[in-house]
Amino acid sequence: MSKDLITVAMPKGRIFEEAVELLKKADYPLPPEFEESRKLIIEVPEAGMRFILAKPMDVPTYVEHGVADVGVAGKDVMIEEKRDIYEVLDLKISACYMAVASLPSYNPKSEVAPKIASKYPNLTSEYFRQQGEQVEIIKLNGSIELAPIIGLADRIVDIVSTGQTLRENGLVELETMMPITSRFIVNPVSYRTKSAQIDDMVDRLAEVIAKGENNQ
Ligand SMILES: Nc1ncnc2c1ncn2[C@@H]1O[C@H](COP(=O)(O)OP(=O)(O)OP(=O)(O)O)[C@@H](O)[C@H]1O
Ligand SMILES: O=P(O)(O)OC[C@H]1O[C@H](OP(=O)(O)OP(=O)(O)O)[C@H](O)[C@@H]1O
Repeated sequence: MSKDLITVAMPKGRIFEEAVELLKKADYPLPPEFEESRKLIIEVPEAGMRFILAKPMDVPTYVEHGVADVGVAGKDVMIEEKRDIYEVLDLKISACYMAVASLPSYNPKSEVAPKIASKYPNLTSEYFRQQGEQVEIIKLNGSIELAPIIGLADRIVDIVSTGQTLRENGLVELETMMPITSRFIVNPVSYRTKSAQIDDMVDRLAEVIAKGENNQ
């Protein structure tokens, strides 16, 4: 593997397509293989880049350890993971928000230490600590909306985009916590040793964002 390439950690899944669109608009020549293949490492020497395709929650881990120089990660993941990395640009893609929700019948004052189900235990614990509320956190890996319906938790902390999942499961939003978009993140050592290439990448992406060209 060539050492001169910038290694970019890309999140598979929801963010991937919008991140690829953004890179294309920034004039990075990405081969069709990029969107079609199941390969996890794709080298694009003509763009000066090597892409690694990771689970969204793992992207900051690759960047912190320096096996990726830069990456794309949701703000939700950044807050949850608290990695030692730089967040240099709001890419303004994959917008959604984090919210607290429950069954409509739930009375927030009815429990001493309510159970909160979430895929984001650190973010949830920090949020309720700031609110001065003592809670018990139940970590789940998905289908979070199931927890209050089945009686596992009193409330949930989860991502809302269209609101369809909450609606279809009869849940209501109690509080909006924070807006979420994807961020361009950088390994601190790479930022020093590969500053020219990384600055160029940041400039090109920032230009597309400033023109509003990334709005889907
Ligand atoms: N409606 C949404 N639900 C979840 N994540 C969203 C949504 N809209 C945008 N996002 C962003 O996408 C990221 C999650 O992407 P995705 O759902 O592909 O990964 P995942 O949570 O690892 O999913 P899975 O575990 O189902 O593979 C989040 O970190 C968030 O920043
Ligand atoms: O407001 P909406 O547009 O309905 O989107 C929000 C839903 O999407 C995500 O779930 P995902 O589809 O990733 O499923 P999972 O977390 O259960 O794996 C999120 O955890 C919510 O459940």
